[in-house]
Amino acid sequence: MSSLIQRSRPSNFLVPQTAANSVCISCLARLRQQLHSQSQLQLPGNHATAAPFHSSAVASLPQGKWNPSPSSSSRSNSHSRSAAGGSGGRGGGRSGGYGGNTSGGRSKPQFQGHRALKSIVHKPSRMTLSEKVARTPRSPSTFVQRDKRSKSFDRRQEPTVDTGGGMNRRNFKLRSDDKSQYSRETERRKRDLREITSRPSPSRFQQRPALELRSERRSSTPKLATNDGTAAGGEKAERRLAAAKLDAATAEDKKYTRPPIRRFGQMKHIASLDHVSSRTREITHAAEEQFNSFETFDLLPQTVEALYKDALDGMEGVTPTPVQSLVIPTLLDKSPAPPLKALPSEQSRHRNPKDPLDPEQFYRGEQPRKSFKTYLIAAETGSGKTLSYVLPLMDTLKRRELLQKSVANAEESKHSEILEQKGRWMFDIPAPPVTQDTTVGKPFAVILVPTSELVFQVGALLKKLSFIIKLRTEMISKDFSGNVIRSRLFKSSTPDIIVGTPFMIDRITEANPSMLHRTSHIIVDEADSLFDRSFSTLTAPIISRALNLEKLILCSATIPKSLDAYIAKNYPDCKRLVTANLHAVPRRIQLQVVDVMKDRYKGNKSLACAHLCQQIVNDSTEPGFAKRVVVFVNERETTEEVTKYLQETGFNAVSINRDSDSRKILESFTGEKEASTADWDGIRKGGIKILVTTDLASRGVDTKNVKNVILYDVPYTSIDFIHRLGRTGRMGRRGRAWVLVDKDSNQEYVKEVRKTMFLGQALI
Ligand SMILES: Nc1ncnc2c1ncn2[C@@H]1O[C@H](COP(=O)(O)OP(=O)(O)OP(=O)(O)O)[C@@H](O)[C@H]1O
Repeated sequence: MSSLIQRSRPSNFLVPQTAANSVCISCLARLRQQLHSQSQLQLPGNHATAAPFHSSAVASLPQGKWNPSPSSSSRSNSHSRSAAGGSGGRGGGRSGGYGGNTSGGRSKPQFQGHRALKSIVHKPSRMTLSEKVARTPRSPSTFVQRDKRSKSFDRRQEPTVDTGGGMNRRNFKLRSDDKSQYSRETERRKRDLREITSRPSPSRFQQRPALELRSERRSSTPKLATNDGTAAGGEKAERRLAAAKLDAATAEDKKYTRPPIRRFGQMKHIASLDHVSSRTREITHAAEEQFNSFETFDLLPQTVEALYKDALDGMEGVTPTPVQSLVIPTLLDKSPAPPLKALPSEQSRHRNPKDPLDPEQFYRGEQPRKSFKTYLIAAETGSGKTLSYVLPLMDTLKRRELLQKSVANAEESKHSEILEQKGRWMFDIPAPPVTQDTTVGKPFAVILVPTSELVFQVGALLKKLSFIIKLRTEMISKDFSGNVIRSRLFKSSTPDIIVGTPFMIDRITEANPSMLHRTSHIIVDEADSLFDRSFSTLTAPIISRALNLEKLILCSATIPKSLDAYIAKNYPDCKRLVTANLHAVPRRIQLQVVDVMKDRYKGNKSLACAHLCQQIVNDSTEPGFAKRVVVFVNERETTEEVTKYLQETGFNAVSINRDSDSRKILESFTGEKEASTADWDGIRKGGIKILVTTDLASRGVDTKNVKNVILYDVPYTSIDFIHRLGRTGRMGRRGRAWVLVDKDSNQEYVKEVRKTMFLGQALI
């Protein structure tokens, strides 16, 4: 019952438990009174679960209709049947939960308070048949287009409607599997879409009559009242008196009620982003002015060459982005310490338990941990954060390698000098002890990213740069077999940098904790994800195993308050490198709101989505190229439904799921633009490519040539809004986005987001 009450309110509206209880106790008392008066039912003394219920519902208790017998409580409406625990069907199944055998036989009268209350809420529908048919969803996909929360909400609000042929929600879905029904359905969808596409959109002029009508109606009401003579005059006076009373009461109330909701009330409620100070903004602007080209950073010549030739694909006239101006000089280490020498072998460490790098001692707290610096890089989506940490990292490692080489060369020349001076044989010089090479499988830097798609993206950038910089980089992901991973890590030449998911790196380093003993840099990309509840149990142990860590770099496009608190607690000295536009969706992205409850869509989100795709195909943007659209949904199940709908309507749509090759699919959205192959017959297929996905593809994926994003569901938080919209309008390009809203969407929130975007302010 308490869940019933929660479902009956918007999810963000919390009822204080005590208040709910107090109301419900009174309701229960009234209910008890009414039921006792009918002498039909014995209520147990303390039925706490029946407590949260609205008193108005009890007041509307049908007098003299209560009958505890399940057979007599069955009604024509299936909903009330199930609520009252009627025999057979769904009702019978549900009532089983109360422990009574109600499968057709007579059952002893027992307390059915829950069901009694439910049956009050779900009164039998009094709709006419035509109303019922009009309210019936237009296609099977409308059943699954809402997220899980709203699904349960809907089920309560919209009683199952008998469409005349006994086609309720359940068997309607079953019928959709029928082939003929299926093809009819597909035909109808195409027809709907054709109809909508051919219809002109309502212009301001078309809306005018409606407005005029409304204003006419408003102005005509008082006229009628005054023409009614004395009786009407008396009524008018009464009404005036009542209005005056109401005004007085409202004025009195105002003293005690809450202040009105502020402009960003909804957004504040939903979002949880940290605030960016004005001081931070000043620092970014200063850095931007100082470092206006990559040459000003004092990077190694091979790093700059690799950047221009390989990383930026030969783009001309590139300059550092604000985040790069801020981060590269801070992270760049122009005179790094030489790398750690080869560590003693495992056997020798066992022989000498006081070895300074014994992890066992460290974990027992006998050895203090080496201190390291922590940095937080935070900048808007598509601003080049990856290069901002990759460039100084590779440059530092290269400098260190060069330093090590020069030290080794100096030692070698010194030895040969000694040899020449003494004129001895080389075998006279004491040979170094022959030990196992313990540097194998011990990288200098580890980059952690949340998904294997990002492993490939960041890994590909590292490989491109390594070609000229000459460092060894490897990718570790679940897409590779154990043998491949083993050979990549433990080959004779150790990788300098590995990039992987926390899941893989944690498993490998848990088995070989010494693997991270030489690691001086750990980068946690998408840090807000990797320090949330699902990932932090993997990420934190990896960091703790790197005993010689020098720099921990956290990187994200959003700083939720939870991440901020985590950093303040665990890394109080963390240096924040935050850009001025953090949490602001660039103004070059246009967001439009599509109300699917309007006549042309009748609440069918899939139809609205298909219509938008058709409009995108038809518009004059990206001439000659196949247009790319990313459709974001909240739940994984919706992905399949929307993709199927779009495919059946003739679009080239794909989705990422467990079985699909997500890397290959994403490649076709992250790569360069492709020429359109559309002809008059296959205009949809060749002219557009649609990716339907959840947040899996919303973080970090560099969809730089995607111009259009459709938010099929309203994102739950501002964080999701920022990341999803961030798949378009990257690196100074223009982008368009549409958000579909229906009756279950928080439209106020969407409006606030849109307004904030328009003002160029940060979402909160
Ligand atoms: N200085 C630059 N000039 C031009 N293009 C750049 C520059 N730096 C990076 N890029 C390009 O910008 C694109 C986006 O970069 P990147 O993926 O690093 O963004 P991001 O900030 O990490 O985005 P997100 O927050 O979505 O992960 C990449 O294609 C990259 O090659």
